[in-house]
Amino acid sequence: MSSPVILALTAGEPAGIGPELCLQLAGETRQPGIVVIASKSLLAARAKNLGLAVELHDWQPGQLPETRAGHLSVRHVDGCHSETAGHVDSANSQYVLDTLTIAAEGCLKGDFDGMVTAPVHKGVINEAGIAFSGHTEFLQELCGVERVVMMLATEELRVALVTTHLPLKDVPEAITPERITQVTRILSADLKTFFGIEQPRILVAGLNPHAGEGGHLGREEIDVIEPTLEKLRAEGIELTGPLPADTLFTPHWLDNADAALAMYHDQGLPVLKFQGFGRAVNITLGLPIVRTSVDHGTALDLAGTGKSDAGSLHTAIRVGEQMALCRKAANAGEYS
Ligand SMILES: NC(=O)c1ccc[n+]([C@@H]2O[C@H](COP(=O)([O-])OP(=O)(O)OC[C@H]3O[C@@H](n4cnc5c(N)ncnc54)[C@H](O)[C@@H]3O)[C@@H](O)[C@H]2O)c1
Ligand SMILES: N[C@H](C(=O)O)[C@H](O)COP(=O)(O)O
Repeated sequence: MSSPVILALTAGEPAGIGPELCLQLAGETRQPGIVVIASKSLLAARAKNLGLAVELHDWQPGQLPETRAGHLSVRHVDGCHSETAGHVDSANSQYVLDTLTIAAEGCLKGDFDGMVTAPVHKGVINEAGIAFSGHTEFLQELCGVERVVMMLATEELRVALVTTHLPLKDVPEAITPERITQVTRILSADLKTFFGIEQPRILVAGLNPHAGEGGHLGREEIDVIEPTLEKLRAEGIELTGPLPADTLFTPHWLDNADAALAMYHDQGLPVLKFQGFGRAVNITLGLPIVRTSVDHGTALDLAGTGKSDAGSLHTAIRVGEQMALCRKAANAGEYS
């Protein structure tokens, strides 16, 4: 029998809902094994505030994590200076990044089969003087890979992005043949590896209104996107587009596709979140490790109330486990 999957779960921004979502998991027995990467005293304080009876156990590499209801394995991380729900403190920023580094390095070393992330607050990390645009870019750099892909998914819809956390004014310049090529190849390959889709069918959005209206509303489709898609089709990747983004997300196209590729964050993610906010997963494709995340942010307005919904965290864990099993199977095949 293969060894059980162990996922690292980073608790995210201390003032946000991440710590309590981690504690909520301990309410019932769970599969796979979860190790929360966080300050133990932060978790204990939040559990006390919420009246949750959770016994926290120190975890060491090589140990099987607790799966019993009422128990949670924790890899303690120092440096959490303030623990008040709803009030961010930039002094916690290095601690937050340390939790990500510990989880990712644990995955690279084989202590964990994947990592799941609760939300961080990008603004407060930057206020500490640390340039940070998101987990996606942070993990890309930490893992030393040239390109990764952000994809959010529900049971019904997958939306991947050519560009991620960029100011809108910088997007057109970032839509290059090289970036489109790298992103599309990663998306197509990982849909095969992790989602069992033999020949992924990908819809590609244009950048401009009406996909440029034949060049009258912008030329990126004619000059950059279409010629790049043509080369990728010659590699055997099944691509439709560039399509006007406003009608791409309709059943006419989506019913015969496996994923949509949007050119920028707010072209694709509002559609996905309108369709499935609270039960979607955010996946980083193209990494040497498995990483999934919740679809929501720190929800400072809800932190400490115990009213946050753990639906997306459950999806992130379930998809993270499936991806970890696919990777284990692929590795076993490679070396057998
Ligand atoms: N994975 C991540 O790390 C991640 C993802 C998105 C946003 N963020 C960060 O979160 C911060 C706040 O972002 P925002 O306000 O745009 O989005 P948000 O998702 O935190 O909040 C949007 C709304 O959804 C509600 N909400 C969010 N999660 C919920 C849950 N689990 N249960 C019930 N209601 C929930 C909030 O109360 C709020 O009303 C920003 O700094 C942003 O960068 C982080
Ligand atoms: N773009 C994501 C979303 O809207 O859900 C979110 O900001 C998280 O991104 P990272 O996983 O890169 O932190």
